[in-house]
Amino acid sequence: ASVEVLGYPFSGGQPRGGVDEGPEALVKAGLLDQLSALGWEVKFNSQAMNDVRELAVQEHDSGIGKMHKPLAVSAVNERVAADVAAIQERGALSLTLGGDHSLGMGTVAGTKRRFPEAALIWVDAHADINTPLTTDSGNLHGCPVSFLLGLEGTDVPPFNVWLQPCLRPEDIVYIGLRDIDDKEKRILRELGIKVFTMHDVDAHGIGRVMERVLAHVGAARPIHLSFDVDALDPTVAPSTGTPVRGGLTFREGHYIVEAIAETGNLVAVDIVEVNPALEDEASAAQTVAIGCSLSRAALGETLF
Ligand SMILES: CN[C@](CCCC[B-](O)(O)O)(CCN1CCCCC1)C(=O)O
Ligand SMILES: [Mn+2]
Ligand SMILES: [Mn+2]
Ligand SMILES: [Mn+2]
Repeated sequence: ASVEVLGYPFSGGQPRGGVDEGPEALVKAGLLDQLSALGWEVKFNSQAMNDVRELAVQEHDSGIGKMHKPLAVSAVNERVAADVAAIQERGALSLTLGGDHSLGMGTVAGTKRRFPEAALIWVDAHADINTPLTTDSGNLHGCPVSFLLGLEGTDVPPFNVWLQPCLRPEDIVYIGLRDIDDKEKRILRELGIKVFTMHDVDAHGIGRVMERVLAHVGAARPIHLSFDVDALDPTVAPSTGTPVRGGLTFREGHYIVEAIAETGNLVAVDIVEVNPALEDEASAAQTVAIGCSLSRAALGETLF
């Protein structure tokens, strides 16, 4: 079985430098060899990595409402969607290394082109479902899900040139939420989106939560997993742009991925928001190592 790895050095969805160094740090930590050691045929698309560095630089990139760097986010994600869809057309699993979570706009759009019935499991401290009208920050890493759903205010150029709404509210399940803006809460409730917050993890335990997640998803659907490392507790994954206390333990995070891998239905994985430049060396290395271990777990590495 083959996995094609995309590394996107992109930080345009949020203001903090360093998250663009995530892909290189993960590769330098030996991720590709680690995946080969699991028996996967591994391809790394270095051309895409270099192309995105250029796509990330757009002239006069401001001033569409409150959105920051809309042209860069759109241009990069248009390319991401094409790359991911092409990988899945080839029958390979796509592993996307970020880079910030605005990349989810492109990865999920790409998966949906090949698997329209795919389910999306979004592991994150945040819902990332702000629209251009509801966002306070203007940071588009807080908005990818609203664009995928086609919510009010997302049908704007240049996004609507390449992105059509492709996600239904019942397609997505969240795990790990603990920092949701009020307007996002309203959207989640109005759309009846399935949410497992940290409160639910505490109440039921991760095993039961995953039973419910996978029951909601159903046993026969392709699964796209989008994992924001800030879903983990900041003591576990410290080097990330928007840390929120009270997150998933190391094992809870890995159990989520292991349970999804066990279904055999995984078609795409995003590992995003690793920012090696934010903390001291040891914390950065720890966060990168967790990005690698989550990736291995997604590709079937088991404890026994
Ligand atoms: C919760 N929404 C935030 C964070 C988005 C995080 C994106 B992710 O990819 O890391 O998950 C935060 C907005 N708050 C910032 C602080 C003041 C209150 C609003 C936003 O900027 O939209
Ligand atoms: Mn996120
Ligand atoms: Mn987050
Ligand atoms: Mn972030």
